Amino acid sequence: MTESITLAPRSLKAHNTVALPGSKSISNRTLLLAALSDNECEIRSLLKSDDTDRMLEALEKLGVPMQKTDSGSLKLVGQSGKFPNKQADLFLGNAGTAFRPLTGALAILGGDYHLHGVPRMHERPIGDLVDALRIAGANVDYLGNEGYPPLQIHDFSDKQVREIPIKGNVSSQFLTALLMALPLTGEAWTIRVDGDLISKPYIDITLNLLKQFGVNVENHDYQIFRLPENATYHAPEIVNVEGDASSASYFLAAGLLSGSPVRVTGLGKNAIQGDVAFAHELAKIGANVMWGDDFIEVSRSPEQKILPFDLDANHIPDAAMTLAVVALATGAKCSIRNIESWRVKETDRIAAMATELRKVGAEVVEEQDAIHITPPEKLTNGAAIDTYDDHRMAMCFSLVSLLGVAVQINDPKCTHKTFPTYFDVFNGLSA
Ligand SMILES: O=C(O)C1=C[C@@H](OP(=O)(O)O)[C@@H](O)[C@H](O)C1
Ligand SMILES: C=C(OP(=O)(O)O)C(=O)O
Repeated sequence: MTESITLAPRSLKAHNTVALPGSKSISNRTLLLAALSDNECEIRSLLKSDDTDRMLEALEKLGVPMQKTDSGSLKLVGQSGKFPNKQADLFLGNAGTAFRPLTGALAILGGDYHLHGVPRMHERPIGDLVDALRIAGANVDYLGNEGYPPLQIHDFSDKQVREIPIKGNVSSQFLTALLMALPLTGEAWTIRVDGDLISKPYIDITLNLLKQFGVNVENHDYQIFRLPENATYHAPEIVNVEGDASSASYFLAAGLLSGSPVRVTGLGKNAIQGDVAFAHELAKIGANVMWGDDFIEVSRSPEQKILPFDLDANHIPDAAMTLAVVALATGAKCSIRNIESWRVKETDRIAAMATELRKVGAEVVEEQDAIHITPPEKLTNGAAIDTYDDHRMAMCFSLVSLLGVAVQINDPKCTHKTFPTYFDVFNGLSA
């Protein structure tokens, strides 16, 4: 039987502060770049979750030495642009931020590598990345369906091509993978984005980290990227991983929905994660938002209603799921648009969101790339929410308990992908 957790209707303490876990996106990028650097790096506030565990296990199998320090940080010994082990079997779970960037780096370096994941990972596309890597000279075979993991990577045979097209309309992680892998060749490259690029702020995270690791990439309007020749990765002595901005969204939304101030710490006004823009969206619909150097705090004045919205959420695909549940508190139709990528994430998130929002009484219309949500006059009490092995489904729907009704979350342990302690932290906010 599936485990479940029931969340009683609740109000929150007069003030809450939540110390965020580290950013998944920054953690997994930092681990890979540190592993490929020509020096040692201490990583502080690294996320501890399934997705980062998969990256760490892979790097260990590839022969990267690492050690935990007494203070809880991780020291990694960079391998100067290559991996000691030229053969490995790597299980990468459902971690896109491990699977796509490791595919890029291993295909460009060459070797004998088997990359696989959970069944859902084998339904998440990777063809656009493999096509681009093949143009450069990578030898990659599909072991199951064409265009999807699992993959077998072989030796690299340089094709002397230095300009590569990449499609960016399915996942920005393909471009991220190329940006991180191509500097390993020591050659200058031009990457041309073919068509639309989605989820652009994640490319900013990649470029920011590449810069911190010594590689400056020219970005021409997210269409053309130029990588310098003779690039080598050199790690900062210490990297402090920001708190996860997508994980922050549940607590910031809790501040808006409950009215009681909720502060998240570990990131602030200079954050490099695009998902902090979620707080700007909350401000537009009634939140009071305070930005500090190391915190964001959201509250709502008692007389302020939560306003309906119609949003192009392409820039914040993960945090936008939180808005789908916030929509229940707006009293009118809300639309979230330009989110076709939801269909190829941990589950088909448009379909899953529609099904589960209907269980709490909402009227929902699905489009291929959008969702329209009309909240009911009265929410259903005690709805049993299925989570589809999608951490964000579980975390988003916990917020229903702030709207005056109980909610049951099935398989709450799916939050282990990015936030293993989520329900303890969420329950800790209650008055
Ligand atoms: O690069 C990243 O760290 C991520 C990019 C986004 O994916 P897409 O580019 O596939 O939208 C996001 O949804 C994912 O959680 C993390
Ligand atoms: C889409 C997500 O994950 P991944 O990094 O596996 O793509 C997510 O965390 O919402």
